[in-house]
This record gives sequence, structure tokens and C-alpha cells, in this order.
Amino acid sequence: MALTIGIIGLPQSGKTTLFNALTKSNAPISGYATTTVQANLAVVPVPDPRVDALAEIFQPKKKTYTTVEFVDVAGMGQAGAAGKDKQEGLSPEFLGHIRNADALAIVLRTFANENVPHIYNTIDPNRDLDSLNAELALTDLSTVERRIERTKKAAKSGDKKYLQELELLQRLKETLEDMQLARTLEFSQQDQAVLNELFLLTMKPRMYVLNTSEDMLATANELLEKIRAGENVQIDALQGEAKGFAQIAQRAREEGAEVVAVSAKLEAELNELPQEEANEYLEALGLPQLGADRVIQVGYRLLNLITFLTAGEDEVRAWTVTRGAKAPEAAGKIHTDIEKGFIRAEVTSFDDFMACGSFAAAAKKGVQRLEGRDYVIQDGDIAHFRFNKGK
Ligand SMILES: Nc1ncnc2c1ncn2[C@@H]1O[C@H](COP(=O)(O)OP(=O)(O)OP(=O)(O)O)[C@@H](O)[C@H]1O
Ligand SMILES: [Mg+2]
Repeated sequence: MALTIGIIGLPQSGKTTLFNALTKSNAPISGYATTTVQANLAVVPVPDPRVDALAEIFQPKKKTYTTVEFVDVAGMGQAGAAGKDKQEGLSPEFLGHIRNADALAIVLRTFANENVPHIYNTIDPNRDLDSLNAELALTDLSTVERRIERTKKAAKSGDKKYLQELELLQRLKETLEDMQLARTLEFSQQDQAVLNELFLLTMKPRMYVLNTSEDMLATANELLEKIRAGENVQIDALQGEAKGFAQIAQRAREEGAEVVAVSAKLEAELNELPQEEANEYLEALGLPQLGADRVIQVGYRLLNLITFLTAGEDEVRAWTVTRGAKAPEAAGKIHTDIEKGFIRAEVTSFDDFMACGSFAAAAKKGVQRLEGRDYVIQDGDIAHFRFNKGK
């Protein structure tokens, strides 16, 4: 089962265009809010240069990447735009899709396009993010308030567990009332159990996707890189789209969130071209990699997953495990029999393998390790499992 990343944002910020760029599909878009009524869902492969490099060496019959699922939903801010009472938070259909997402990709429009109206009339991603956060916080607030009612009743018995829960809920309530994200708080392990039941939207790991004008993508990448590296950027001296990039990058840095720039329209269009032509076009724009691929890779990282690899002449394949998983659990991803009969794992890190060029050379050089049941799988491990078939 693939984990899911929910694509959210204001109406007409380019969510469906991004979805199409990510999934190389063709969901309908338009310049009218709101085009997306039914959610679009797709499972997409996670680009992984390690799989490509191993496939060059092994020339396998098959090459398999890990996957993530993206879900594209209607624009937020509808309640406000339709003149309804905004205090309610988000609609139930919308919530149904987004509550179950494991992480959020928040699309922020920076692109200029006079054919596409903006619900607030001007381009200002920083304001848009405040507005989205407020809507998410309000939705969480009503979840927390409902839970407080329930817990108060239960706490009457004097049970310590419920008193502690109430304390947590109060803390959440205050934070959300200030329009702050629940994820800015610190939680104990006990809190975690309650949080797991609440599915708060402002707890979800998040990335910001700046949807840029075509000719501003290179500028965006440069600025994001500088701010990520902690260089001093005079944000107030910047103008137009560039200012928006820097503001969001700065926020992301402070929050420990991820940020990626993509020109969704351009990339959705590039998908229509043959690979080679698309690559030439990217090169001409001075772009090393598709923004959509970065969105997928960063999204995968948000999910706290790591990748281990198996390599041979039949197949080179990337597999997903949660961070901290031990060798038998990883083996179980391949087949439950391999987990049941687990004996040992032969493990070579991707970098060591590439330095040696073959398993034989890796073994000779002593970088191929034999690991037991307690070994914690590392990202980029190339593993071969020995197991007892009879068990
Ligand atoms: N980077 C961009 N540059 C210029 N125009 C863009 C860009 N990205 C998207 N657009 C245009 O913006 C319009 C809205 O895009 P899209 O339908 O993807 O938005 P949406 O967020 O899914 O909207 P909705 O909330 O209505 O579902 C489309 O006309 C699309 O071509
Ligand atoms: Mg849409």
C-alpha cells in the first residue's frame, strides 16, 4: 500500500496542473474556480538515480521504483469565497480525502497569468499560506473542541489518563486558536497515542510547492538554494515573484518544512513531448531536473520512509521501509517466507558498491557485511537475504 500525499492549495493555484505533471496524466484543468470537484488519485514511481545506476551495471530484465500516491482535491478557501461562515473550517468531502493523507504538498501560486483569476486578486504566496494555515487550524480546532467535550465527561471519573489527555487538548486548543500549527508543539510519547486518533491537519508533515512562472524557475531555484544554505538574503529588497520565493523559503527554513519550486504548466506540457526533446528544453532553461521529480522525491522523504535496494540480473528494485525497520521486516517486504525463515542479510551500501562495481569486488574489499536480525536497515543499503525455505 502506497502512502499518500495530499495536494492542497487555494482555488486555481495549479494543483491539478501539478498533479498532471507529477503523474503524467490528463485530469481536466481550467481557468475557472473550481474545476476539481472529484478528487484525482494516482500512484507514481519515485525517481531514484541509484536504481538507474544499478540497472546500468546489472542490465536487468526489469527495473522497479518505489511508489507514492498523490491525491488532488478541490481548492480551499471556498467557504470564504462563497460567502459562507468561514468559522466552520473545511467541508466534509474535502476532509475525507485530506485527513487520511500522510503528508501535505501545499501549492502556492507565484505565477502571473492574467487569464487565471486569483481569489484575493493579487499574487502573494505569503498571505495565501497564512490563509490556508488559518483554514486548516480552524478545522483542527473544531476537531479538538469536540474531543474536549468527550474527554471532559470521561475525566469526571478522575482517571489520570483522561486528565492528561485534557491537558494536551487544552494546549492544542490554545495553539490552534492563535492560528499556529499543532506541529509546532512538543509532545510526549503518551500524547502521541491521542494525536494518532485526531488526524489533525496541522500535524501532517508538509512541503511548500511554489508554482512559478516559466521564466522565473531558475531564479526560484537559486534563491531557495541560498536560503536553504543559510545565506543572508535581503528579502525586503526583492520584488515580484522573487520576494514570494524568498518569503516562503525563509518560513520553510524556520519551520523545518521542505520547499520546492516547479512551473507546473510548463512541466505538464513537457510531458507531452518525447523524452529527448523535453530534456533539451530543460537544458536550454538551465534546469538540471524536473521540478515535478523533486516534488515526488521530497514528498517521499516527508513520509519518513527509507529505501533499500535489491539488485540482480532479473530485477533491480527499490523497496520501502519505515525508518528504523530491522532486517527481517525489510525481508518481509519482499516475501513473508523470507521474513519467517530469515537467517542473515548480506548488505552493501550503495556508495560502497558503486566504488567496487560488483558484489564479488565488494566482498573481496570487505565492504559487504553479514548482518543479523537486529540490524537496522539504512537508506541505500543493497541487501540480499539468506533464509530457510523450510520454515
Ligand atoms: N505555472 C503556471 N504558469 C501559468 N499558468 C499556470 C501555471 N500553473 C497552472 N496554470 C494555469 O492555472 C489555471 C488553473 O490551474 P489548475 O486547474 O491546475 O488549478 P487548481 O488549483 O487545480 O484549481 P481548482 O482549485 O479549481 O481545482 C489553468 O489554466 C492552468 O493552466
Ligand atoms: Mg484542480
